[in-house]
Amino acid sequence: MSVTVFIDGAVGTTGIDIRDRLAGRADLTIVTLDDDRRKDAGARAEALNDADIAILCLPDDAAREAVALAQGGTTRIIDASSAHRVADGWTYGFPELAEGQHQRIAGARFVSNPGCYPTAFLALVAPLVRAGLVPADWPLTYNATSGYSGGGKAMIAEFEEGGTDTAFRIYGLGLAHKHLPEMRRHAGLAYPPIFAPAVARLNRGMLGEVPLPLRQLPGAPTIAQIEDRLAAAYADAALVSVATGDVAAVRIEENAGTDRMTLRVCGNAGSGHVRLIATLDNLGKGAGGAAVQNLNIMAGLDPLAGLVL
Ligand SMILES: NC(=O)C1=CN([C@@H]2O[C@H](COP(=O)(O)OP(=O)(O)OC[C@H]3O[C@@H](n4cnc5c(N)ncnc54)[C@H](OP(=O)(O)O)[C@@H]3O)[C@@H](O)[C@H]2O)C=CC1
Ligand SMILES: CC(=O)N[C@@H](CCC(=O)OP(=O)(O)O)C(=O)O
Repeated sequence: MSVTVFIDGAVGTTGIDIRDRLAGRADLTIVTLDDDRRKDAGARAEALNDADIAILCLPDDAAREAVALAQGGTTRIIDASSAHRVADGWTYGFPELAEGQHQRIAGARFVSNPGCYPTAFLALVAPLVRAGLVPADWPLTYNATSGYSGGGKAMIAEFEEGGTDTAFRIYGLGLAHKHLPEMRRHAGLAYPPIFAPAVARLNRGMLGEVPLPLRQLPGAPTIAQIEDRLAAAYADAALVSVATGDVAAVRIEENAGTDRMTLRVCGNAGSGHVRLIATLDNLGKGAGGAAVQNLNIMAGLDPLAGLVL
């Protein structure tokens, strides 16, 4: 039996990506609204409540509005926005993050898709905090660079239509980025990390890194212990892997155009300094790929259907 999926916000960056991914899937019936009705609350309420599963590809306020429109019904919702990532009653849509998370997503009505930056941070840090290798109150920093599609239609236009000629810029300089609560909560940290986001002149791709001074950590873990913990955490994950061996450089484009995320532990045994590094596509495992993975899991389908491995 076909599962009816309504994409709310189907002409935005994430919405177009998800619609393209789902086109041609025989196990799904995709519903979108025409341009003249896509912001009409009545038409959206009808489509939302008629669907088995709705995927919200909207700004936060419009996502909250969509949830209110569907509140009395039974439609299951995947929200790609940041509106519900630490909200009560919502399941965090990162199946590889912790044991049992896949099953929780499978049974949930409301699933919040992770942010692109938190996806990399949490993949690197959560298993280490859980294992006690990094204390929950450790003062972490997180440096990450995104492709400009991470800023949606407006930032794509800025970079592609001459609004900026920069190659690379840092931002979030008020140190209050909207992803901080999500990173703190789902990593099990007492405090959010110091987060240094940046955007570069490429459409899609993301590279995030967390530096760690191992000798100052309690128990002074070795590089191998950190790498082994991450490898064990993702041993059964098809989309998340730990690459081993020395590399001279890591490129932000490494996983662009795929739904994979690659983790690395690059370190110097002499100094005990390591850089935990993750690469992904901000629109892949960072958004649309994760949404399709959650949809597959919620609908009881092959979890990897339609994903780019
Ligand atoms: N881009 C990325 O890499 C990622 C994005 N996200 C999140 O996904 C969500 C969508 O982002 P993105 O696709 O980049 O943003 P875009 O700005 O590209 O698209 C948002 C879409 O929502 C539409 N919209 C706005 N208000 C309403 C409304 N009231 N009813 C119906 N449609 C509405 C917009 O319409 P209009 O076209 O008229 O402006 C637009 O088409 C955001 O919450 C974003 O933070 C999450 C992870 C990564
Ligand atoms: C480059 C850029 O601007 N990126 C966006 C985050 C993209 C993302 O993950 O958005 P959501 O949290 O809404 O899912 C930002 O920093 O706000």
